[in-house]
Amino acid sequence: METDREAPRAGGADKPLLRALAGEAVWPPPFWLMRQAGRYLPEYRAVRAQAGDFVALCTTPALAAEVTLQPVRRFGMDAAILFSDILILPWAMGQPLRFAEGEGPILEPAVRDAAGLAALDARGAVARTAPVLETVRRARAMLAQEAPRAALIGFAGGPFTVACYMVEGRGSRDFALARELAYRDPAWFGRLIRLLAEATADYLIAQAEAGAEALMLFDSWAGLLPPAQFRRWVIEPTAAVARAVRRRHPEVPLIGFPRLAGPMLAEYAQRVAGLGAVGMDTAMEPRWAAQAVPPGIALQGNLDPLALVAGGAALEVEARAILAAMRGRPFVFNLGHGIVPQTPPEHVAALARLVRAG
Ligand SMILES: Cc1c2[nH]c(c1CCC(=O)O)Cc1[nH]c(c(CCC(=O)O)c1C)Cc1[nH]c(c(CCC(=O)O)c1C)Cc1[nH]c(c(C)c1CCC(=O)O)C2
Repeated sequence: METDREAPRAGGADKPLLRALAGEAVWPPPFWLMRQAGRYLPEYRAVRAQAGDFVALCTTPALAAEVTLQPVRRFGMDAAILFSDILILPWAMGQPLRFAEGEGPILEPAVRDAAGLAALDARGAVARTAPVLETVRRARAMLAQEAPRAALIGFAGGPFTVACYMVEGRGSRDFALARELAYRDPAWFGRLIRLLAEATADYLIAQAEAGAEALMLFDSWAGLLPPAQFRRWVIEPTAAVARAVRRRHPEVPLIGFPRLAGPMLAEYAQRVAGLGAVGMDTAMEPRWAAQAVPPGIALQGNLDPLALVAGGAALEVEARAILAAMRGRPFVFNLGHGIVPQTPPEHVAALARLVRAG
């Protein structure tokens, strides 16, 4: 049954995003956009220039909280997502991180052997994320003042995706080195994944305690794996993270996003106990997901970021098809992957109006 998004509730229970993540078919659906803070916004570029480099922006709470709020102020999303990066966790474990202009992230030295694992400080990692946790506190306080119906989402990378970057040392089309190592030395790869799963759970728990109201796991490269590897390196560690977070904070819903999982999305949604939502990537058929994922778990997604760049009739047709497929079930409108820098901000405003109209 559909429920009206403006229905008044007590306390924080009236936030449309949290109602959808609790299994309610709120309509019109809550919406936010992956990478909603970023280079397509002039006000982001101004703060970014002030910070100097990207890691400095992520670890300066006043600036990171400011850019967290920017898209919500401009477009009225139902959620703000903490401004940080999934690679802040390996950085906090002691692997040096930089973002080279035009090259993307570089984690050097790469972690590929027993000595590389021994050099990581997983226990001290959460303490080193203190500036990010301070960003969570500030962003939550700013939302209470400026956008009281918007919820704050904290996040981390999925252990597999973060391991891919740590092993490869940089971005890659296929993360061949990491995937080969997972076959060649599964005991070693398993140790890295376990270390990450534990640190990720601690980090998400710390974000919940700092004020995050929902938590998302971005497993961007999950879809590179064949089914048995997907079970071992995506579903099992994600289920372990979810168990640990739920044990401490059962009130904070978790959104899982195993990108390009295809039909494995159904098994992921069933076996990662307690998920509030699963993310659909751009390639996912929403009508398939609606019958494959249990009806109490919200779906989130999945407009093509390039339809948002194109705008106009193409954007309308694509967005309306998703809305039609999701009507009557718990749903959070989003993109199928992050906003790209060439997105015209007016197109985001047009999308916001369209989703709000249901
Ligand atoms: C794989 C991954 C990363 N980071 C992230 C993922 C998972 C989602 C996905 O698949 O896109 C997740 C992420 N990255 C960022 C956020 C912040 C919150 C938000 O969604 O608005 C989130 C949730 C900011 C960012 N992370 C990054 C930027 C751009 C940095 C800049 O300002 O120059 C932003 C806004 C940099 C980044 N960070 C990463 C890469 C590969 C890059 C370079 C590519 C790029 O520039 O788009 C790693």
